[in-house]
Amino acid sequence: MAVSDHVDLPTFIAGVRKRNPGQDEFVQAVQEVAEDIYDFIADKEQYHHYQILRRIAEPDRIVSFRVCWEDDQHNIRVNRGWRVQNNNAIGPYKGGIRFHPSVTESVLKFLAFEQTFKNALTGLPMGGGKGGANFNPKGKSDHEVMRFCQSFMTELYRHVGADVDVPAGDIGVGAREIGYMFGQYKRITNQFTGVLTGKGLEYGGSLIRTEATGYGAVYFLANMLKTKGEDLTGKSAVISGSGNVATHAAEKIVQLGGKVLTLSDSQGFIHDPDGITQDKINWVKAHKTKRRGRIADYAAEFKGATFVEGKTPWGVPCDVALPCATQNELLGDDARMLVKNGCQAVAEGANMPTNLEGVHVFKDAKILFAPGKAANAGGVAVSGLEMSQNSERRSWKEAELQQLLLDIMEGIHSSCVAYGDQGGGYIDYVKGANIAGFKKVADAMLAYGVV
Ligand SMILES: NC(=O)C1=CN([C@@H]2O[C@H](COP(=O)(O)OP(=O)(O)OC[C@H]3O[C@@H](n4cnc5c(N)ncnc54)[C@H](O)[C@@H]3O)[C@@H](O)[C@H]2O)C=CC1
Ligand SMILES: O=C(O)CCC(=O)C(=O)O
Repeated sequence: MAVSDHVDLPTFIAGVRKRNPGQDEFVQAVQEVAEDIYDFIADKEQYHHYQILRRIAEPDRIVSFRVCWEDDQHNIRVNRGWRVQNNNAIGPYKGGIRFHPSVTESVLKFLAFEQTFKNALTGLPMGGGKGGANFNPKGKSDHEVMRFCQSFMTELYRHVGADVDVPAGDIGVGAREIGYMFGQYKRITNQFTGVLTGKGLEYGGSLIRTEATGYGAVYFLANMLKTKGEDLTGKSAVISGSGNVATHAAEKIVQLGGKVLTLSDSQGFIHDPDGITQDKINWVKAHKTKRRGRIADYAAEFKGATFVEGKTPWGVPCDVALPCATQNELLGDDARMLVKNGCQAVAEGANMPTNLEGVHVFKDAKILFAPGKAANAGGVAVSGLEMSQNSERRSWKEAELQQLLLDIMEGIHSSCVAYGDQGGGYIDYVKGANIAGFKKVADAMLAYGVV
């Protein structure tokens, strides 16, 4: 037996921490998964012998590169870009690109690790990857963003491809940035292939990709509520973020009869006790994606709403909560406050928005709690469908895609129940998602032997 076989959980985590110094987000993500996987593999010798968890927690490769560009004042600017290719056991690497000043290798490694399990849960053949740069698109002109994206792709193009690694959007990367990057890839390679998803409909994008993450998260939430004989009608919802995921989650909550009370950005949150209606959501979408403004402006635009500076919205009493902004935005005390105020269900639209302490609070309280890798998988699922459409050189109809999204989210919910049912009516969705995602990737890795 190899020396490192069967180390206990604390020793395993200590090893991850030692091998990844200063990478707290990555260690956090691995720990959350390992806590569940350790129980699951306790009596499964093969997974130990082949060091499956240890191997998934070591990215296949990480590419780091200089991104040099010229701003509108002709200053030369230098940023750092990365692509983390975590695991391609079940399909080409797949996962978004994030442009935000907080991007580090640790953040991208945690995101690529999570993506590996999430993509497996969708049932589609996609491995896990993530990329990005410490570039802040806020306050930049369209031309500056274009020059940055072109420079980023000038390096990235040699590491990606329709059957190799297919990036998409994430924080700070939406339709505009995908367009600039796809155009540059096409120019350099002289190939029109499905190398990115989230593309515009004119050039190979899929219907409902834009809406899919937020809508999918609400479908997952509705599936959880259904296990208690409930639905979203009349339920109040607290949502963080005001970008792609948050606005589409809000839209679907409203469509299903709920009332959305909050949205936020990194400066604070707005509270609208009258409810954030579809018209108001449309205003937020335009404000964020066209005028590129701040959520604080909502309070000046709509009577009765207030802006609370420097705070997150978790203290506002609600029936359901959807953290849809960024990692570690919902901490232990926030979780305790939500539980105390009677929140019944939390669905993570963002990736790892709840810290480990918060996760434990929700688990201990036994409320319905869906981790991001399950709840926000609708986006990458429709990206997978975009890849299929690109391969066929066809565009599927909206009704078909809507149905597929509903089916995929229901399938993920069922997988979580299958592996997370703790008896007595309690489903540990974190455990269910971790085990179901792990098992698929692990079994593919076993089939390949030691590679
Ligand atoms: N776009 C997609 O399809 C998917 C996104 N996600 C995750 O959802 C989350 C949001 O992504 P998108 O909506 O796509 O990005 P986005 O760029 O459209 O919006 C991000 C939102 O988060 C807010 N934000 C960023 N940093 C913040 C901070 N430190 N504190 C508070 N608010 C902050 C921004 O102001 C903005 O409202 C991220 O965690 C992302 O990884 C997950 C699955 C798919
Ligand atoms: O659609 C994709 O490939 C990216 C989605 C993503 O980045 C995520 O699920 O976090």
